[in-house]
Order: sequence, then structure tokens, then C-alpha cells
Amino acid sequence: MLPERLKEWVENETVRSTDAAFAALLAEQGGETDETVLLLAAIVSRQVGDGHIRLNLTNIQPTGEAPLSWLASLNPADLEKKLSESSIVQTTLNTGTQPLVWDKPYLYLRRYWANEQLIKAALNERLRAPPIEISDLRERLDHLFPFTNEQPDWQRVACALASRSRFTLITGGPGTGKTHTVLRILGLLQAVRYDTHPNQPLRIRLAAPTGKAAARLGESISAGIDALPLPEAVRQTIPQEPTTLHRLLGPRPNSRLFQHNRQNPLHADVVVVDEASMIDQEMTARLLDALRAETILILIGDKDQLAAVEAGAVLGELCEGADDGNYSKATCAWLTKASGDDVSPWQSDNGTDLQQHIVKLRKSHRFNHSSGIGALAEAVRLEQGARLTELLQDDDTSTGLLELRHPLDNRLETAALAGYRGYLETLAQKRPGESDYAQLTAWVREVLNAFNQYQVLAVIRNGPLGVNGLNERIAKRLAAEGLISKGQGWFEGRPVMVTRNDYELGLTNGDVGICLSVQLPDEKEPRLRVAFEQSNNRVRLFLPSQLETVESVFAMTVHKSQGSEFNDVLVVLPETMPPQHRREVLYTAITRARASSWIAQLPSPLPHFG
Ligand SMILES: Nc1ncnc2c1ncn2[C@@H]1O[C@H](COP(=O)(O)OP(=O)(O)OP(=O)(O)O)[C@@H](O)[C@H]1O
Repeated sequence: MLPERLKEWVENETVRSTDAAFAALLAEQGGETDETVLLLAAIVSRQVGDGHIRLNLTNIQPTGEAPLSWLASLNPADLEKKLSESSIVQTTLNTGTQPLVWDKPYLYLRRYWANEQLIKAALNERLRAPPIEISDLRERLDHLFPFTNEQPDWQRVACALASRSRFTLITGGPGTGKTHTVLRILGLLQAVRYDTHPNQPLRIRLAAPTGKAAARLGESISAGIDALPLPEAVRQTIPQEPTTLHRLLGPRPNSRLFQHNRQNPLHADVVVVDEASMIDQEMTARLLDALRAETILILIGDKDQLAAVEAGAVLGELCEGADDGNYSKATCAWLTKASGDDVSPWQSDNGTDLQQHIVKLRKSHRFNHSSGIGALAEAVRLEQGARLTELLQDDDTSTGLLELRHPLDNRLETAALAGYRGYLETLAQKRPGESDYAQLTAWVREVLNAFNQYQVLAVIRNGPLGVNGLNERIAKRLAAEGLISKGQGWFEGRPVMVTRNDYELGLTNGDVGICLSVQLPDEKEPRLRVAFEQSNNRVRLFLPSQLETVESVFAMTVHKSQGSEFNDVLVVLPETMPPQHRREVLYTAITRARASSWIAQLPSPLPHFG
């Protein structure tokens, strides 16, 4: 029998029906009869749904939500007794395969606890490994970072620390040179290897959580590799075609497990994973499980971005304290000696082992922190509400505010129309006539590239200011202006995003394609096809009927925009900003743009921080 209280929580939607079903399973199959334990199980399950891998049973703040108020009202001694007596809860004295784990002060679902143990053990093993010493490191760094005039040069610090360790985490905002630095780390490692084993380069694998992010990493690496001051023979050993994490680990049909795991580890000496903020706890665990202890792992990401959609903000947690460095005396001394960089202002006596392997890049090479997008992002990051408002209202046109009079204000459609016009004109005007494959491919690529210049971003799904409403509104307006033939179903000019990995088609969640009317050279008439650019610069065409899970993407959620970059973005804020992660949402949205970032909002919802 389910506790009455749980039924009430489902009714008032403070827990989901899946959470109640989980508690019911524990009652029926696990034989749990204690009401408190069943209610706790439902709350932990609901926490996972909200992206949290565990529930802290101390310091509960009664937020007004029924389950948390109930939790706060419990007597701690009573709670402790019930948990330790339950047969479905693992405690330190009672280990086994119980579905819940109480690892004081946290209560977990077993799977997330097991993942956490695996991640901790795998990272600790890497942190404890003896440092790799490169005798001429300083000369090599001088060669790779010839123009250093900052002290410390964080890119150089990252490269020095990464060269001696099996685990390094590099965090930094957009344009701070994460890829630039990783290229130099890989170059350094390969150059050292080349000196002793010229015919046996390190096996390097590059990956990112989504196809889009992998493609971007590939582009950045290709764009930067020629400027790497190393012999051609060494440069050639750096791969330029990243893959998605799923493909790297080898998916198994209908399973959350992968082909590569502890029993069948990846054949790699170095693994680099970009956009690590998007990796959830489960994927982090599967990745670490698939790596040999000797494999060097380098994670790159921006800790201030939104966390993964699934449970577990792993990068954010690992990067705790990274703003302050927290380097030990030993790390500072080693850096001064090995690279000549002085990080003593970031020294701390309380730095953890992990913090010795984390470097935050602090200088944007793309934005200026005192104006434009860089300044706006910094104001959001530091939660400076007044500065944010000031920046949005100044004369700098790279940032600005589109004030909406009401949710259906058609100024939104007008702005989107201006933004997407260039892409639709490229589509219509540059279409090749009697085409061969080469011309067709060039056109498709140009159209995809033109679409990538501008993006409307939304924070929520539903309502006129949500992603669904905006897609409809924009398509309708474009159709009314004659820029597309119709605003519903499949039509030429419809941009779509893949929402689920499709390994048969080779498409990943987040890939964006454009529906085009294409006549292949051997066909009598054109047909609608959806064009996608692949990471190796190829273009692939699919019939709409082949694509099972896609959605229009005239507007994209901020979550889905992670790992992408556009010239200009319009960030549409909803009538009320969801309280969760509002800082990260806004930061991620604003920093998707290279040239301009505008915010559209009703008079009130801009999150005034502080
Ligand atoms: N030390 C440097 N000196 C000169 N140019 C640099 C340096 N570091 C980075 N850049 C340039 O700044 C731009 C951004 O660098 P990069 O792409 O490596 O940044 P990123 O942090 O990976 O950015 P994002 O993840 O936002 O794409 C590139 O054009 C790169 O060549």
C-alpha cells in the first residue's frame, strides 16, 4: 500500500508518478513497509529527475514544497533509526545490492552512488599516479608559447600541468583558448614521443558529447593546427576528426552500456573530451570505466555553462574552487621551476589533490571583458544585476535589449525575420541551375553555413515565448512574407534539430539540418531532402521520412544550444524566469554569440541578481 501522503504529492505534482511507481516497487518487491523510507525513496527519485544525484538529509530547507517540508519536520534520530533498520537501504554496516544507499549525509539511488564511487576511484587512481617528468619541458613550452606577456600565462600553466599528469581539467569561458591550449598539449606530448618512438605516435582520441560539438571541435583543431610551431611529422599525428562520446565508447543497441568498458578498454594513450559541462554523471562513469589507468584524460569545458540535462553536474562539481586556483605550495614551486610561471597568488594550504590538476583560462581572446558580449557574460556570471541592465542599455550594439510590450508582440517575429533573411536569400538566390554534385554540395554547405549565422534561443518549451510557440510564430511570419512556402509540416527552408541519436543514419542528438528541395543529377524532378553537414566536411542528404525524431529549430532551447556558436543570437526570456540555474542559462545563451547577443523580454523578467 502506498502512503496516502505520497498520493497527495503526486496529485499536487510535487513528485512525479514515476517516483511514486518506484516507491511502490520497493514496497511490493522489496518488501519495504516503513512509510518514511518509501516517501524518502520517492523524494530521491524525484531529485534525480531534477538533475541531482543525491539527497542531503541534513540541513533540509523547508521551501514550502510539501516533500521538503515533510523531510524537514522529521526527527533526525528517528530518521537515522528507520534508515539503518531498512532492508532496502545500504549503510556502512550493511552493504549489498540494496536499491537505496545511505552514505551519510546523503541518500542515493544505487546506480548514482555506484557511478560516483567509480568516478572517484578512477580519478583518484589518476591523481595518485607518479608525475611524468619531461626534462626539457621549459624549452618546449617556450617554443609553443612564444609570445607570452602575461604572468601567469594560464594556457602555458595548463600545458605544463597536463604534461605531467594522467588527468587534467581545463575550464574557461568562450574564446579563452581551450582548443588552442589542448592543441599545444597534444603537440607537446607527441613531440616528446616522437623523439624516442618516431614511428609509434601516441594514440589520441578526441570526443565531445554531441555531434555538433564534435564538429566544432574538429573545425577549431583544423583551423589551428597549421600555426602549431612543430615539425610537420608531429603535426600529422594529431587527429582532426573528433567523434561523439557515444561513438567513442561504442553503443550497444537497447542498452545504456557500451562496448568499451573495464573488460574491453579503449585503445588510446590520450583521450580529450570537449564541452565537458554537457556530460552527465552516467556518461562520465562509462567513460572512466572504458579507460585504462595509464590513458591520459583531458577534459575541457566551461564550468559556468549549464550542466548536463540528465542527472549530475559533474564538471561543475569537479571545478569547485577553480576560480581561486587553490594550488598547493608544491604545485606552485614545481610550476615556477618547470615553466617559470608564478601562480603563488592562487596558492592555498587547503587545495585538494584534484585542484592541482585543474586550470581555469581567464583571458578571452575573442571578447573584451570590459565591453560587449564579454562584459555582459561577466556581469551575469558575477550576478551583477545593475551592471547587466546598464550594459543592455548602453550604445554598444553588440548587446542590447528588445523590450516586448506583451508576449505576442510581433517585434519578436520582425527581429527573427531580419535575422533569418540572409539564410533564406542564400537558399533562394544561390541555388545552382543544371547542377552537378559538386555545385549542389557547395550550395548546401553555403545554406547550412548561412543558417548558422543567427539563432533565436528560448529558455522554456511552452507558451508564446517558449521554443514551440516561437517556432510556430517565426515560421508563420516567414511564410506570410513569402520567404518559405508554408509554415507547417515539411517545407523548403525548414531547419530541424535531431532530438535522439540515430546510429543507423549516423545522426546525433543536437545535429541541425535544413530541408531543401534538391534535384540530384540523375533525377527528373526535385524532392524535399534534409541536408546535414558531417564533421569531415561532407554533406549528407536524407528524405524527411527517414528522420524519426526531429523538431523545427527557428528557435532552439538554450540547453540544446550548448556546444554551438552563432554570429548573432536573440535570447528570448519567458514571462517568468524559472528559478533554477537562471545564471547558467543566461550565461550559456549570451555566450553562444560571436558578434552580437540581444535579449528580448517583457518589462520584468530579467533576473536581477544581488
Ligand atoms: N594565446 C593565444 N594567442 C593568440 N590567439 C589565441 C590564443 N589563444 C587563443 N587564441 C585565438 O582565440 C580564438 C579562440 O580560441 P579557442 O577556439 O582555442 O578558444 P576556446 O576556449 O576553445 O573557445 P570556444 O570553446 O568558445 O570555441 C582562436 O581564434 C584562437 O586562435
